[in-house]
Amino acid sequence: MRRSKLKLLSPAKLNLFLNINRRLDNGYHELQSLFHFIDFGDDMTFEAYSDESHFRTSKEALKQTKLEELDDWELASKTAFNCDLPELETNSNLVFKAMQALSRFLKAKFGEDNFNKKLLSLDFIKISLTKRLPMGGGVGGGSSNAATTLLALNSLWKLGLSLDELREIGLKVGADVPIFVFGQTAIADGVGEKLTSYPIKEKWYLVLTPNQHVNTAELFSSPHLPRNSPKLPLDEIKYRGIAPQFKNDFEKLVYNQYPTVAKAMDWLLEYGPARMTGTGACVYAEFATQDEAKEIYQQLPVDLTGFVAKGCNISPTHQTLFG
Ligand SMILES: C[C@](O)(CO)[C@H](O)COP(=O)(O)OP(=O)(O)OC[C@H]1O[C@@H](n2ccc(N)nc2=O)[C@H](O)[C@@H]1O
Ligand SMILES: Nc1ncnc2c1ncn2[C@@H]1O[C@H](COP(=O)(O)OP(=O)(O)OP(=O)(O)O)[C@@H](O)[C@H]1O
Repeated sequence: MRRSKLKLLSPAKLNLFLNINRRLDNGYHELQSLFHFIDFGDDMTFEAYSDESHFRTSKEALKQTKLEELDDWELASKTAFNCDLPELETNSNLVFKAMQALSRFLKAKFGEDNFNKKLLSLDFIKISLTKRLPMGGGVGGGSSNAATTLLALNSLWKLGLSLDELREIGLKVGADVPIFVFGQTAIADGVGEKLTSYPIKEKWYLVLTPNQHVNTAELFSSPHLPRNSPKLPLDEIKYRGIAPQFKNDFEKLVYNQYPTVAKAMDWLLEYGPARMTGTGACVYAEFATQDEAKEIYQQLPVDLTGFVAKGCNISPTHQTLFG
């Protein structure tokens, strides 16, 4: 019997600036970045059932794929996962990594015995993911899916975890997951986990999506990456829109390395300032109104793709879950 259903937009993020401050001993980088959400993303639905009769659980499916050893996948035995892209139906999907990290956290917090008892009482959840966000595009799709999964399961399973605890779990999955759990426009510090709310004037964005997968880890290890941008004092950051002082330290490198990204950027620059998000490949321009953004979008040549979306100070996932 179905008990409840949550339909959530798992949104994209844009980095409105991104400064790399230094390389840490563990290989990660300390950065400072302004994260903003847009109302465009993947669709995720979570349906809770009182019995498992209608589906094969994710854990059974994962066993069949024989990909890795299945430590700490207990929560996957309570879910079924499907995605419109079959290549994402594996245990390297960040949705599964989120469930694995959640299992670990719950066991540590409540103890194995209590966790195992709790597990028996949980509803079965059918998770469906429809991908719309480009992968390796710098809009954080996988991280967003992981965060949406944590938020939805916490709600449907009534786990009672705080947003701070979910951020901590998210950080184990990826540096960009905490911002999606936090759900507010924010300036990030550390490796992306120290977040300070920073609401801005909501605008419209034309985002171009070059058909190019950019490998984040590879770029972070490039010898040509600038790594010593000074940290901006928080009270001196006055973001009003794309401007030279709000740069992205990856932009020049990616522009030079990927002609498809350079082409999209050059096209946008014909109309005004433009910026790259994350490690690319997506680039964007800001507009005061939807009409202005659409007018430029309609002039896109056939070999460029993109979309128009509205900036949001509260992530669409949070808007649905918390009103
Ligand atoms: C560049 C950004 O997209 C900005 O939003 C993020 O910082 C990247 O976040 P992400 O994709 O969630 O990154 P992760 O999956 O945690 O890490 C991928 C790889 O990027 C590098 N990495 C990531 C984040 C960070 N602050 N320093 C790093 O050096 C590490 O080599 C890591 O192995
Ligand atoms: N749920 C998921 N959705 C998309 N990609 C996923 C997912 N889970 C794992 N991945 C893997 O992560 C890779 C990067 O995808 P993602 O969409 O997160 O990139 P991104 O937008 O560049 O992220 P970031 O901005 O955090 O660097 C994909 O190529 C895919 O192999």
